[in-house]
Amino acid sequence: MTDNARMKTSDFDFDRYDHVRPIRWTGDVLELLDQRKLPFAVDYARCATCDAVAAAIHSLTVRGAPAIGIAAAWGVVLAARSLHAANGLAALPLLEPALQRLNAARPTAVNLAWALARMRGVLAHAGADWCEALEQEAHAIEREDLAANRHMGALGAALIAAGSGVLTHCNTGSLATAGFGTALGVIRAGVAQGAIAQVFAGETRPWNQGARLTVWELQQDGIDATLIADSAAAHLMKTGQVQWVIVGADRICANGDAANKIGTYQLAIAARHHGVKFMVVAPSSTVDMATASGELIEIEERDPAELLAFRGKRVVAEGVRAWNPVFDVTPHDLIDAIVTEKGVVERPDAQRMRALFG
Ligand SMILES: CSC[C@H]1O[C@H](OP(=O)(O)O)[C@H](O)[C@@H]1O
Repeated sequence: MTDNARMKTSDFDFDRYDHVRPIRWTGDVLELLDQRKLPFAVDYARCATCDAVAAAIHSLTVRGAPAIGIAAAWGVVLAARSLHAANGLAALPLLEPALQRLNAARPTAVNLAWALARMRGVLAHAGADWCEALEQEAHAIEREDLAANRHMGALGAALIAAGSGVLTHCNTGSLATAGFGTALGVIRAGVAQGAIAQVFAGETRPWNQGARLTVWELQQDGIDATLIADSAAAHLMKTGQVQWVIVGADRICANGDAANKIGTYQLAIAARHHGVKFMVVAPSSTVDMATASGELIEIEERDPAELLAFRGKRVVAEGVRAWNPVFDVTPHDLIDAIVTEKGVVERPDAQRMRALFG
């Protein structure tokens, strides 16, 4: 039994787990923990403009579907303040181009468009205090996400039998959200309640969110975790050491298909083959009922250099080409449970998704 067995629910102090805050609103600028530098440097980038926030989202300074939405909401606040200072109430119609530049920063995580729609909703009913109203909405989006994560932690952990081993992919923790995490929130709750005895994390090539972020986050919490190569996942499942694969999502469709970090789909195939259960954990801001199924999701492709070099040093012969899609889609029939703050959809399909999300 690993060290995790010693953690008890009574040890479970949310604030203790929420010490990592990737997003800080100072009242004037947005400070973003530069996740490109973790785990060896904790350094915040200061964004004083909306376009600086858009650039930070595109460059993965801030990343993780919910965190992207929250950062974009603060980007709208920065744009509004700048335009209001120069144009007063006449600034309102000038805001839309800024929102479109934020929306263009990354295509796959629906949380970005969802957060911008929330901010547009405020503008649609704006009065003279519209700048203040936008700031309140950004605070509300952040507060709601943290509450959702804590609730999902409990809902997901309740599905896991005592003494289970779990495997997670990418980073879905405090770094990817307003705090506590989605899939990593379930793992935090599951360890604290003694349901989870062993945690494995996949490195998550090529950006290494698992190797650089997830195991670092868990280490800060004193949660014992074992890093594996992505290519070791099926072999790990074959050894019988894991009973659940628990992952996040960037967009969940009306039929339950889920887009997530590249490599998730093959984990689901291997899990089904080895009788390992597969859980997707995401707030309802990640559910996109307007997209019928996974083949309609735009999959972000990033610079092949992310595959051809490591920390700026080329690791592949010159002239070699690379293809770098950074998300894939897991079909709903390979998913055993989708956990959201609104409830759990077991064996998701279009009918069961409609029953919860309308
Ligand atoms: C709760 S984070 C959801 C999701 O976002 C990550 O992608 P990225 O690191 O590229 O922003 C990953 O797919 C996580 O599962």
